[in-house]
Amino acid sequence: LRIAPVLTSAAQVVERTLYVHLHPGLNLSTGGQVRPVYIPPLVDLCTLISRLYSNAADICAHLDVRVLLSNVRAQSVALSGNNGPFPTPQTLSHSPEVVLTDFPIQDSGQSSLVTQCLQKYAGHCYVCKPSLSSVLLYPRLKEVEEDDPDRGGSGAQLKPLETFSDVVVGGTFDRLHGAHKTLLNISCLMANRRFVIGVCDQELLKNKVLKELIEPYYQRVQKLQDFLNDVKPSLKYEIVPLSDPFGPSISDPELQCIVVSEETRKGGEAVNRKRAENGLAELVLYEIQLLKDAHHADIEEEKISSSSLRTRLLGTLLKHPSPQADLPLDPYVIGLTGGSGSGKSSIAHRLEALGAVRIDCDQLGHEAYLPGTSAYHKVIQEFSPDILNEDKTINRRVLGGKVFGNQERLKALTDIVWPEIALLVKKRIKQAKEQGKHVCVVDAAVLLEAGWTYLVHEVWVATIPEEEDILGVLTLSRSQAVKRIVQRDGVKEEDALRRLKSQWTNAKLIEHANVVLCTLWEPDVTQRQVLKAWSLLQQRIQKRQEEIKSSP
Ligand SMILES: CC(=O)SCCNC(=O)CCNC(=O)[C@H](O)C(C)(C)COP(=O)(O)OP(=O)(O)OC[C@H]1O[C@@H](n2cnc3c(N)ncnc32)[C@H](O)[C@@H]1OP(=O)(O)O
Repeated sequence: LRIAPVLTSAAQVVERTLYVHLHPGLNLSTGGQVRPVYIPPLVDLCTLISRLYSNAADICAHLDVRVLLSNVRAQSVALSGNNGPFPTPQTLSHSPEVVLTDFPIQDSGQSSLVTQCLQKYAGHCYVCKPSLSSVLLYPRLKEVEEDDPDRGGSGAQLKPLETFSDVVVGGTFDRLHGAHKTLLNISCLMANRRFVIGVCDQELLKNKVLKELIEPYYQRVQKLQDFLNDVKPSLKYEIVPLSDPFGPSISDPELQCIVVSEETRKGGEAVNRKRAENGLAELVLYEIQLLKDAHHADIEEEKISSSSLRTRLLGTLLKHPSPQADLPLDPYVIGLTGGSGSGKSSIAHRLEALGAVRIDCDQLGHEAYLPGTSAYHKVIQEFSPDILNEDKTINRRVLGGKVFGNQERLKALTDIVWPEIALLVKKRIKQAKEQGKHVCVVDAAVLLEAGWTYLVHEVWVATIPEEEDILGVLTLSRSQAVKRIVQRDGVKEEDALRRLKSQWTNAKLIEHANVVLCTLWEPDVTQRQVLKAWSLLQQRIQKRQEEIKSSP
């Protein structure tokens, strides 16, 4: 009952990081000095941590919430080491600027005494900004407390939590979210000396949804380090890359406990079987509950998951476009690209239905070859007249057979036609402007390969997952893109593959993308992504125009 209102009020004050320090029974109304004390790890704390993060995901998803555990210490550790309270204040990665409390006051006259006391207390625990201010979040707490069944110790579980010297967990830890933080925080609570975190890399990422949007390994590790150093700096952290599902968990004799979720419990059991084979003691399996995601969409998982977070990125601006000084802002030009069969053209049609002018570069390419054009003569000279139909037009299928799969020949062709197509694109954009249109979508299969970013304000990439074989060689044999090309263009599977191999991989395209869309699911899911992308685009265009108007 207390968590939701406290987080709601906190979210009105905090912009970025909300650190949570737990001190049950702290009395701030004594007027005297209140000092931090160590509290023991209890089972109840695990529940509290998990509820905090799950409520935070609903109430203040924009905040980076971190439960701090420096003041939680098992009796055995306290006895063997420093038992005194907080020798020096802890330096956090972001020094607190304001300290908030859910301590209830009896009457308004008490508030200045309580805030003073709170500031002193915060200063004992953490290095805070000199201008630290304090806020009483929920002064009328008393009424709620009376209704709270967990209040007064009757329902509280004061069961001590079993702790271990060395604890291990594994995961991808992409876009660190509440469920990861719960897992990490509870593991920190249970570990007294060392905490080993295996982070999935390379091979283990291959089958993940939207794997190209997974943050790079170094970035995921950096975020983990940053979080863990705040949470419990006294622990020794070892973050290791996982290239198989087990990592050090099956070979490290000092490990005692593995923290798993309902989903990874089986993996934990497999770890123990391998340890037994290796003559090592079994690990204690501690299972945490997965947090439910109240906002999950129909294609997303019910639990809070990184795949859902990645799905939500589709259609949003992932990277700010670099300013194009030579390109007039009106019409605003989107370069839409993506591998053959990625659904790029269907997206272009959807954008056209929303009001954009669609410029189909495959089509312009065909126009560029019409008899009498300069490209027509150059192409015949380069590829010999065998590429001509009886009516003297260029047989594109024959030409395609000569260039796809042969980089050198393809380059010879594109050196001739790309400049011609680019001229036609510019002409279409000019026509769009004359017609009073404000957005153009340049649908170009190899926009990035051609270096056409100078023609557009933003690059949008359409994707469909690629499949890789065990050796990591791009075979795409069973991929959806191949199926689509074979069905649509009536070409053989090997020709479709050759065509795809002439193009950049999804990962390389996404590196350059401002916006990514994925056509893996049902058409209405693609449509929702397009609507989202379109509406965010309108906001960006409007903002840019206002900025220009207001600039001197
Ligand atoms: C910068 C751009 O993106 S311009 C648009 C692409 N066009 C070019 O690069 C010009 C060179 N290509 C061509 O002239 C033609 O593709 C030809 C003659 C080789 C084959 O013509 P056609 O058989 O009629 O095929 P078509 O032009 O419809 O293209 C078929 C597929 O080949 C792919 N493709 C076209 N050009 C290239 C290229 N240069 N490199 C790799 N793939 C290419 C496209 O992805 C297209 O598939 P998609 O519609 O699913 O995206």
